[in-house]
Formats: sequence, C-alpha cells, structure tokens
Amino acid sequence: MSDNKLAIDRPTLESLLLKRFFYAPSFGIYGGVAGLYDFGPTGTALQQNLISMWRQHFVIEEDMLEVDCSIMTPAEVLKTSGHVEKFADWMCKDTKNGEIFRADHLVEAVLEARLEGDALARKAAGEQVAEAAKPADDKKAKKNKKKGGPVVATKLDDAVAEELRSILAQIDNYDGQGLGELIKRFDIRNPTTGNEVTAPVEFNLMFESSIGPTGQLKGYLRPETAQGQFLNFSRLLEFNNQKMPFASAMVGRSFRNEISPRSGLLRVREFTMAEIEHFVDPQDKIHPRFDEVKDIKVRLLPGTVQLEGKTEPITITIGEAVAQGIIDNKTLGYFVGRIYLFLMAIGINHDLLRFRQHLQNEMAHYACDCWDAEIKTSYGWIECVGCADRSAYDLTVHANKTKEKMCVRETLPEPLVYDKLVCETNKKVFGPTLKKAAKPVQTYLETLPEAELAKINEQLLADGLAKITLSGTIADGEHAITKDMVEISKKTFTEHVREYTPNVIEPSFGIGRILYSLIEHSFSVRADDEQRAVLSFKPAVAPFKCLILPLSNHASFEKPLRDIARRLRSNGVPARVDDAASASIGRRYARNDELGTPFAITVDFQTAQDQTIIVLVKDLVSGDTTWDDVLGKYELVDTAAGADEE
Ligand SMILES: Nc1ncnc2c1ncn2[C@@H]1O[C@H](COP(=O)(O)OP(=O)(O)OP(=O)(O)O)[C@@H](O)[C@H]1O
Repeated sequence: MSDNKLAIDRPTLESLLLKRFFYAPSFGIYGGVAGLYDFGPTGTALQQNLISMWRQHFVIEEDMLEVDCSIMTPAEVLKTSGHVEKFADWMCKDTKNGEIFRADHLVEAVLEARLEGDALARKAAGEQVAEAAKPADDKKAKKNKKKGGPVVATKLDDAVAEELRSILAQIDNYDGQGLGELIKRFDIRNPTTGNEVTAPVEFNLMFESSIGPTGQLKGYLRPETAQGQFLNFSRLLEFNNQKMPFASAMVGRSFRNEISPRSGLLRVREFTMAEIEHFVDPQDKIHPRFDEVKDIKVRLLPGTVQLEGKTEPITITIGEAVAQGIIDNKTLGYFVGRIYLFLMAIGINHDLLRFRQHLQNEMAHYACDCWDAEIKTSYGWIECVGCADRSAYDLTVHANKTKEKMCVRETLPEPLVYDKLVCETNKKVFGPTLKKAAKPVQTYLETLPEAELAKINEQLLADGLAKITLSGTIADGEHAITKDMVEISKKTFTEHVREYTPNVIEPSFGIGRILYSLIEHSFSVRADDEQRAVLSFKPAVAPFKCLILPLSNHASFEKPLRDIARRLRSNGVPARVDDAASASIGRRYARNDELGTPFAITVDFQTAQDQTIIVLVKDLVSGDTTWDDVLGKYELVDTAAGADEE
C-alpha cells in the first residue's frame, strides 16, 4: 500500500458495515445496481447526526437562509447553467469487449501500477526506494490484481518513472485530448483483457427524464443543489432585507450517472449534498468574521506546488495564505477555516486532512478558484468538500436568459459623478445606411467597453471611417461606420444607486464521502482478544449514544432497564438495550463497540436506581460534560433509591 493510502483492515471494516447495517447495496435481492446504496438504522442515524452538526455549525451559527428546492429540473435551467453542455467526464471503451472506463481513472490506475512495479524491481535490486513509491507489502502487491492490472516487478527508466510521478501529481489537469495522448504514448490498455481502448469521448453525467405526460418538457435530476438556490436569489435577498453579504444553504439529494461507480460510498450515483451559496460583493470579498479563523493552521497543496510534480502540502495559517495570495480572498479563506473546524468537530483526524487547489483544466466550468478538502482514506486522498469561487457566473447566465434582474441595488452614501465616452447614433443616416444591421450594430456600439469605443473614435477622426465585425447576431460580418452616422463624446453621469451582480463562494459537502472517511478514521481492530473491530465515534456523532445492559438476566433488572431506556429516549438520547441473556456481558460490550456507542449503563442492584446519571448522559452527548466529570461528581447510589424517582 503506498504512502498516500491509509492503512486499515478494510475487509474487516466492510464486513462490519454490512453486518451492523450501516449501509448496503440497494436492490440487493435483484442483483443490485452499481452506485446505489440503502442506509440501515446505524448509517441513517450517523448521517442524520452529521447533518444536524452541519446545520448547527453553518446554518444556525452563521445565520444562513436554508431552503429546500425541487430535485427535478427543467432542461432549460441546466442548459443555461452550462451543465447540459459541460457537465461530463471522459470515457473510453475496450475495443473488443466494450468494457467501459472513466479515462482519467484508467490512466491513473495503470500508471500507479507501473510505478509500484518499478518500486518492486528496484527493491529487489537492492536500490533505495522513495517512501511514496514503495508498496507496503511486496507479496500482496504482486498477487493483487489491482485496478491498474497486476503489479509486475519491471524497472522503468529513471526519467520515465519521474515523468509518471509528475503526470500522476496533476492527473486532474488533463482533458480528453490530453488523456488520449497519454493512452497512446504509454500504451494504456484494459488491465484485465490487455485489449486496446478507444480514444476518450465525453459522457454527460446527468440523468435525463421528461416532465408531464406529453414527454415534451425535458428535465434532469439535479446534479447539485446549487441551481435552486441561485434561481431564488432575488427572493432570498428580499427576505434578508436587501442586506449583503448573506448565504443560503440546502441539504438534499443529487444525482450523477457516474461512468464507473466504485469505492463504496465514495463514488455513487445518488448522494446527499449539503451546499452553501455565500453571496458577496465582487469588489470587496471580505468576510466580517475572517479574524475568527485567521490563526488556524491548515495543510494546503496549492496549484503551483502540484505543477512542480510535488504532493507534500505546506502548513500555513489561513491569514498568511490569504495575505500571500495563495488563497484568493478572505471569504474563500473564511470558509476553508470553517470547513476545517467542522471536520475537526465531527472527528476527522487532523493529520489526514489537506486542502488542495484545483488546477486550471480541472476547475468546473463555472469556477474561477477552488479548494477541495481532501481526506486520506484507504482509497487514497478523497475530495469530500469542494470550496469554489463561482464568481458571478450563475446569476449572470440566468439573468441574461430569463431577463429577470438578479442583482443587488445599493444606495450610495454620496452620489457618484463621472464622465464616460458614449456613442449616439444619427438616426437619419444610421438606420437607412445599415438597414437590418442597424439594431445589432447600435447594440454593439452601446455596450462596447470605453477603451474600444475610444479606438473607433480615433479611427473616425483620422480616416472618417471605422470597421466593426459582428458575430452571433442576425447581421454577422463586417460593417463600416462613417463619421456622419455617429457621435462619440464624453458625457457626465450621476449615480445614486450602485447595481452589481454578487459573486458566489460555494462550499459543497458530500455527506456520504465525509461519513465514510469518518468511519475509517474511527475504526480500529483490538489486537488483544479475537481481533475485535471497534468504532470510536464522538458522542455527538455516534448513531446510538448509550448502551443499557443488565448484568445478568435476573428478573429484578427488567423494570429498571425499561425505565432507564424510556427516560433516556424521552430526553432525546437514542439508547439501545442489549439484554440477550445468551451472550456474556463482555460479548455484549464488544458488539456495541462495533456500533461506536460511546456510553454504557450496566444495570446491577446499585446503578439501576441512580436517576441522576440518566439526565447527565444528555449533557455528555452534547459535549457539555465528560464521563470523568460524571464519575467525579456523582457517586453511584445504593439500591435503596426508587427507580421512578428523579
Ligand atoms: N459520485 C459521487 N459520489 C459521492 N459523492 C460525490 C460524488 N460526486 C461528488 N460528490 C461529493 O459532492 C461534493 C461536491 O461536488 P463536486 O461537483 O465539487 O465534485 P466533483 O469535483 O465532481 O467530484 P469528483 O471530481 O470526485 O467527481 C464533492 O466534494 C463530493 O464530496
């Protein structure tokens, strides 16, 4: 196992997750469908707890405006947003058996396998091998038919090995053509059959549907929750009394027809997202609470570092990263900090988290800067939260398409007086000369940036004539403008209101990926007795908070057991009773370790009647009190106290 993968006993974890019904493949008895999962009671409770903490941390603490918008989305919306054209991955096919691959994943897996083979060969020859390239277990690596094909000990030329490492460090930066070239150059084939694969073609990831009985209104299942938030921007701004900046938020399902779903919950076709759209003034992307996060130290992997073929992050405070321009602005930096705090609060391991900046080609079509919170798992570094600066892209395209204003109007403290070069047409000559081209040419001249207009004016003054070229209009082509057709001059304007389209900073959380990564970070196997699997969740996250179990199946424990469970549950504390008489108390503790239940109350003749502790468990769960506090403050009372007393 290479250095960029977390070493855990995954088979044991996977069997635990199935056995204790965290989640399981959907439609299993029909054979299942790749990339679709059902959550069981344990996984559902865990997911709900993560979402509640997310709501507390973001929606409530930051006073965000939470919405819940439609999943089914008319095609026109997603055409305008660019998803119909551009929300795609590159796919290639085995030329003989038709097996389909996501092109970047295939290239990555094959090249990784070759580097591992190289490391094996070098090790066998007694060479020193860099830690990152060294397979942890040679025998396993050889036997293991990996996604990239069996690892064969074959030494690569030094320069080739170096180049492969550099390609892998920036694999997300290759487009279809680039991936096609890599496939040809390195003779990348289907690892299982050895057959050649086709050149990559684009595959749109959205699930298509039709709305209504006529089948004429095309729709898609949304691939992100963001669009609903953008379309409601004006209503939200009004709800916020026209005050900027503000953020909306939504938790809900999204759908992506992934080419090759894999790695359990990490790449699925239906998943829960929690997204924030923070609307901010483009001229001033400050955040009022930036100071609260500026001293947090984070591990950053900037684009410049990746382009050098390096994978080692830098550790830096958020304040410094923004000051040095590594993170573009304070709002983006603020959210990197808040994401960090959230992931720490749920129990992600600090050393297994980094923020990686997107490379230029990797960036979604709407983004101008993007940092991913990546968490190290046994599958490698996984993007769990994307934090993108979507600029004014979405509001602008929707406003242009619908002709609805999606902007902020702010009364200026002082009126703004300024001179600007404008073009006015001489109607008597302009229309008759240009005929049907008159309108598009006029629009062109009126919307031209001032510097361009100045150039046209210079030409008119010098030659009496200027030529312009239109495209995308009903009168495309070259048109001549003469001096008598227009007058270009400076005019004075006074503005009382500033109108602008906000920029959007979008932290976007994949709840399933976070949940799975957290499970890996909370998982261990006790070496002492029978290799028992243990999950150690923080109390606020744990699916069940308290285990109640009788010391034995003595009849006198039944009532206190029931009473304690009832009291805990009515106080909002999910508690499970494990009174299976057949299992020893040790066995019962062990099987609840598998659920990550943080507290246990054993009912014996003493504790069954101590009602004080019951109330305290609630504080424990919220994190206000620790178990040590409880044991320090309260002595377990004797059997004389009545079970029904508070
Ligand atoms: N197929 C998926 N399965 C599970 N979670 C996903 C999937 N696609 C995206 N996510 C989650 O949604 C978040 C935001 O989505 P975003 O569009 O930024 O992902 P992405 O960059 O397309 O992901 P990737 O590059 O891994 O396909 C991701 O950080 C991730 O946690």
